[in-house]
Amino acid sequence: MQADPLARLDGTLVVSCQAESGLPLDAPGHIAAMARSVVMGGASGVRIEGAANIAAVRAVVEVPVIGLTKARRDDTEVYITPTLDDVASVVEAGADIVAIDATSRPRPVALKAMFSAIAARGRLSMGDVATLDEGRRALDAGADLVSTTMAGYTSYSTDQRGPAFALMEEFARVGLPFVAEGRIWAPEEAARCFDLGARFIVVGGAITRPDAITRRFADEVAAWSARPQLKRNPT
Ligand SMILES: CC(=O)N[C@H](C=O)[C@@H](O)[C@H](O)[C@H](O)COP(=O)(O)O
Repeated sequence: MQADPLARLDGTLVVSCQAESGLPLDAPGHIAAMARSVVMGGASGVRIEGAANIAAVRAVVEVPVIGLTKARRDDTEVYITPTLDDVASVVEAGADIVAIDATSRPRPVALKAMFSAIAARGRLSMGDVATLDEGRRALDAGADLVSTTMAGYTSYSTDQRGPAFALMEEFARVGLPFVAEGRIWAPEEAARCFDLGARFIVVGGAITRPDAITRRFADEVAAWSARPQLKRNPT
């Protein structure tokens, strides 16, 4: 593991380089190329899903790697690094920090056991939460970091548009350190996360999902085209 990854990440930008299964960029070589590109652009760390991708990225960048697995299971809604085997695979692939779902939803392995296993392997842990209470619980259970990652992605935190500023304000009000992650799409939003006290920020889709980035433009173009008063070739 790298010397003190948190000291290298505080006050900086981490970029999540992920591609959903079936997308054209879903291959370790492509993810590694994205990771190299974002480091060239100024990312101080990367967040990577899946052992093969983590290993491929670890081989080509020297910045801290936050690793996770995404494993959908029938017995739980928890899908980010749900089990001890997932922790093992992320650590063995070379991650410096292991991110896990730390929501209060029913889970296959208790939070404390998950964070202890990560610490026993000499890695730092990041608990992805949706609420302040979950953040508190995660820190009590041994998380080194808590992140707003899951805000807007649980049944009790739906319909969030834009970054989870309300949750960040709650963390700030009680003085709990947090990582800002999820739906950060504009540099001004990044600045607001730091104003609210984020240790570091994690940006994903706005940088590394060309399909989603293109869709924003395409939707705007389609809306423009649909306006009857604006003709392309006025006569
Ligand atoms: C909820 C969930 O599963 N989040 C995942 C966590 O690793 C990723 O799909 C997100 O891309 C990541 O959190 C960064 O967020 P955004 O792409 O919105 O900047």
